[in-house]
Amino acid sequence: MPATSIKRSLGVDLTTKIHESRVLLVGAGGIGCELLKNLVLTGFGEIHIIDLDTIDLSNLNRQFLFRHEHIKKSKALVCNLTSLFLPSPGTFAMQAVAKEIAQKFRPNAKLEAYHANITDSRFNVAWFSKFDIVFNALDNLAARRHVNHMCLAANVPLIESGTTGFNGQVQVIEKGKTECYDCNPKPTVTTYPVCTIRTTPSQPIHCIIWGKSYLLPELFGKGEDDNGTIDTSETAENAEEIGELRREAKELEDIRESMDTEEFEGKVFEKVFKHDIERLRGAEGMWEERKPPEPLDYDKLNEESASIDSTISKVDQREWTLAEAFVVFRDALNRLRSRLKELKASASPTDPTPTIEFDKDDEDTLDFVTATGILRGTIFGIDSNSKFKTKEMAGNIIPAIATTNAMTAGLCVLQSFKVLQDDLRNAKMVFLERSGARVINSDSLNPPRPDCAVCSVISAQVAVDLASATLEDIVEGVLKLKLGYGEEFSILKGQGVIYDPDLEDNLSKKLQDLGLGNQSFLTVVDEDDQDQDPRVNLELIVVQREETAEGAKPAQLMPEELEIPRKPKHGLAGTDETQLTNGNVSNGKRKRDSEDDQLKNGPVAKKVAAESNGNGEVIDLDDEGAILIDD
Ligand SMILES: Nc1ncnc2c1ncn2[C@@H]1O[C@H](COP(=O)(O)OP(=O)(O)OP(=O)(O)O)[C@@H](O)[C@H]1O
Ligand SMILES: [Zn+2]
Repeated sequence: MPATSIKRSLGVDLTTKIHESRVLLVGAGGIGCELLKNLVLTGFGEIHIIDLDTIDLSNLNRQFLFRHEHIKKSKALVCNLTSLFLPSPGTFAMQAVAKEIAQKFRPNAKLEAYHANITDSRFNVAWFSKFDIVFNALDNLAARRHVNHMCLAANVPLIESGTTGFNGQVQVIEKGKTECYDCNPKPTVTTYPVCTIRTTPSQPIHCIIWGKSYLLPELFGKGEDDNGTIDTSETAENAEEIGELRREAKELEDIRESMDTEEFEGKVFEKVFKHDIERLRGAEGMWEERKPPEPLDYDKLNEESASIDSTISKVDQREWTLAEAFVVFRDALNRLRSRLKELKASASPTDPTPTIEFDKDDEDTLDFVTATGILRGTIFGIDSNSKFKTKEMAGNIIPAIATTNAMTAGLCVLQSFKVLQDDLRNAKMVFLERSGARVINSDSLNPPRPDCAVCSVISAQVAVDLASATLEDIVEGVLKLKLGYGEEFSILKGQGVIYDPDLEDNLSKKLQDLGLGNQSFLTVVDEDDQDQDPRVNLELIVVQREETAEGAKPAQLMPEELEIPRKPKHGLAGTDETQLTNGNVSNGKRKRDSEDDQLKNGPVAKKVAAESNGNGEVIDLDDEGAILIDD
């Protein structure tokens, strides 16, 4: 839309605010590319974009700012203006867009790109507070949580978004005014009982998980199940079997020691596809109702596969034969072995031991998992899958839909208008779905949950010299003396406890030696409920203090006077429900089941189903108009 049309649609005030605002876009993937285009086209003055990843072939179908020649280049850096304004010849639509952007907006748009992880300590609270709005276009919980936390600490509005297939969601988050990302619990990942994966698989996914979460980490990672997919909790029934499995894993550890020898590959094969299977086959009472597993024969397969070339691994649409899988297994094992050797050779002694983890876009690990899936499937008489299908299953891939991303990105920008106008009463939680009567549905924003451990906290800063101040200076000088804490409280750094009444070892340690840097967070959890309710959590941001000629000064609290409220006894009591709602909060709309709520790009807190709401709300474009998109 030309700049004049935007001004006419949005009004001079909002257009000016947009031009003057500085925004941060976290993630330059499916939603991120769309969002960047929207932000530039809408005329946002300064856009910072960050992404840790490089471009993969599989990104090109929807991440339209990237071309084939960009593969392996930084997403964030390719997202700079050059790629926006110089589309490859022949792509008419892109040329039109680029020309439009170049002519109308380029003089005003300032873009800054970072090829980095948003959790990096240099992106601290002070850095976040430079932005007027942060947009999340991420694909994982940890990064989302981190940005949520930083935006709350820096008091910067966050527009959180995510998609899974045809479903999408946009959530506006403002400290103290709306629910934060963590106000609602997030669904956990699917886990499989260890015995199903290791002993009695019955479905193709069990064989894939075995390769991905057991064998690969045992050989090249940090040990069994780096990612917590296999539930190894011990019960009376499985105790004996778990003991046996531990012994088997230990044997594998010994074989791992011989990784640099020629025998490695044969030893691994014989152990996991023959000896372990023979042991299992001999287990009493196990195979009365099931077909017993059939061990594989290395020499026989070696003979049968003599004429097969390892390039068979490139065939990804059909399932490999057993002999083909055997060839790919050996080849992938050797590729991974050489890679790990190189990683180890180039690592410095202080680096953590190098490992290789499964990544659906990493051919070596994908080949390994596909081949092991077929070998193990054959042993247990379970159907196997092509490499393409294995990638989908092992990578938990729900196909990304470009139009869902595009619509979600558009909705993010519409919500940002409400934020810029300070009009949270009309901002919405927005949902995209295909199954209901309407594609787009919305819900009013809720106030923060008073019991949320992330946003219902009180924040303060403490200025200290990190090199000389100790934890005791904070505990005694600040928390007990200044803030009146009793004996019963603990201090957390991230998820780890560094102080509680029974953990006093750290008191004499310098803050710096406890891993605290400028702008690190500490959370103080009051556990003293003797006389009255405990205080809400206190989030202390530790700030490096400039030293004066007189030397080290005591820790200084900012603000100096701080009243820490008590935790509310009952759920929502005491919240100002009218703060955000437009009188329409509980109009009988059905909330979505939590299992439906897990979007790949962001678990959903709740969702309104349009069919239950005949006069259902639609997305407000402005105070007068509305759009309604029928399925
Ligand atoms: N901690 C982080 N810091 C910076 N960028 C991140 C971080 N975590 C994830 N990202 C980026 O967020 C983007 C999310 O985009 P998207 O969901 O489309 O994933 P993708 O990896 O591009 O695609 P797919 O997973 O479907 O192959 C990715 O480009 C990813 O690199
Ligand atoms: Zn919260």
